[in-house]
Amino acid sequence: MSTRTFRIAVLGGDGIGPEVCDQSVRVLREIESRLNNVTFDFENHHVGVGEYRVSGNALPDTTFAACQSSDAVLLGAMGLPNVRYPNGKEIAPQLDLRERLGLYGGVRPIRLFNEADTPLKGYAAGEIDFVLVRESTEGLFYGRDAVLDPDADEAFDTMRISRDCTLRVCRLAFEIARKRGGKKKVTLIDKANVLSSMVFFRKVFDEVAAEFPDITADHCYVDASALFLVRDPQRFDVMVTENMFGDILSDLAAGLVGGMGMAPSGDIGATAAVFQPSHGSAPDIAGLGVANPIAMHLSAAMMLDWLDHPECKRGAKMIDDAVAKVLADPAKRTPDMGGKLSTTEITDEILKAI
Ligand SMILES: NC(=O)C1=CN([C@@H]2O[C@H](COP(=O)(O)OP(=O)(O)OC[C@H]3O[C@@H](n4cnc5c(N)ncnc54)[C@H](O)[C@@H]3O)[C@@H](O)[C@H]2O)C=CC1
Ligand SMILES: CC(C)CC(=O)C(=O)O
Ligand SMILES: [Mg+2]
Repeated sequence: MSTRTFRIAVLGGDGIGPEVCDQSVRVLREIESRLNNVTFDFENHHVGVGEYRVSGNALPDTTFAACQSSDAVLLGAMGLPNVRYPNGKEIAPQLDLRERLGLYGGVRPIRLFNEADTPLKGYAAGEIDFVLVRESTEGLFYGRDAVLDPDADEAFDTMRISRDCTLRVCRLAFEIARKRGGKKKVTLIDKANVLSSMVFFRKVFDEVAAEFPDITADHCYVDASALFLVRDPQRFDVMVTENMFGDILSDLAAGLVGGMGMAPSGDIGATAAVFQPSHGSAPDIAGLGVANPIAMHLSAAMMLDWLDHPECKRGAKMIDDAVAKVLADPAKRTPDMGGKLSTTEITDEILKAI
């Protein structure tokens, strides 16, 4: 059998991004050594604030071209709160990547590995387990390029909900629910009691729901969803929502299972995908060697699963199982989860578990 080589573009980015990304490359190298007839070709590329400071371009053409031509992209985090474009906005090339590569589906799984890691009472490992799917190319982020008139007395942002983007993100959510085989339920998170854009989102969602008669579909307002996530997370199986609601709720959801260091993500498009933790560059802990790399490792596992090769899928499961094995011991934690292990030390534990 011939060997299949997967080209992975590695974009460490800013703050803790490169720290966690480097550790995931270690994990993927270990996985590679255990797979049959599969190799990974990692290529590092410059991106983010660091690159902006050097070249004036946070997403150079060479980096973008590499993302387009690679089999998948592994990304750490980008942006720093105090480094801004002259228009006052932060440097956020991950949003350009999502829009330019058409990565419409921000898939953010939330899973409790150990009951010790949730602030909620009475949930054992595996009993908090749902996926939030966030539309990632429009919604309330659509107006992000608007120029603010410095003399204006008002400012506006535009929420764009298009039929095409809504159809594809809703279909993705239903397909995920079918594949998970859990409660087989998709909940639309909207604000259709107030916003016409959300009435439209709901109309398109209901059309898609009719295509999936084996999956239960329901709706929940975004404010009530925030309550139910904290009071009764088992109400949810797959949630689908617009960009900003998903951005906010995915951080809240991460808090249910140990924090940002436990929240992986995959930005999925028709022909490309970027895998990165849901967290940002965490400048408050950058350079200290204490960032929790597990969200990054679980994102790397999502990448292997998405590559859709039986050996890569086996590798994805090996990472998930190793993380579960390490987290079964409450002593094995980074400081954000009350432990003492460094970024490298917890990865060493995961490598041993593999
Ligand atoms: N996808 C991306 O690249 C994202 C980039 N950002 C950018 O990152 C910068 C910082 O944003 P923040 O609002 O502070 O969000 P953040 O997610 O970077 O940090 C929020 C809190 O979570 C902690 N945290 C995050 N990841 C962690 C990890 N792996 N291990 C341990 N603790 C972790 C941080 O220390 C901080 O206390 C900003 O410039 C923001 O725009 C924010 C979110 C996503
Ligand atoms: C630049 C941010 C909007 C990114 C973010 O918060 C996210 O991807 O969750
Ligand atoms: Mg976010």
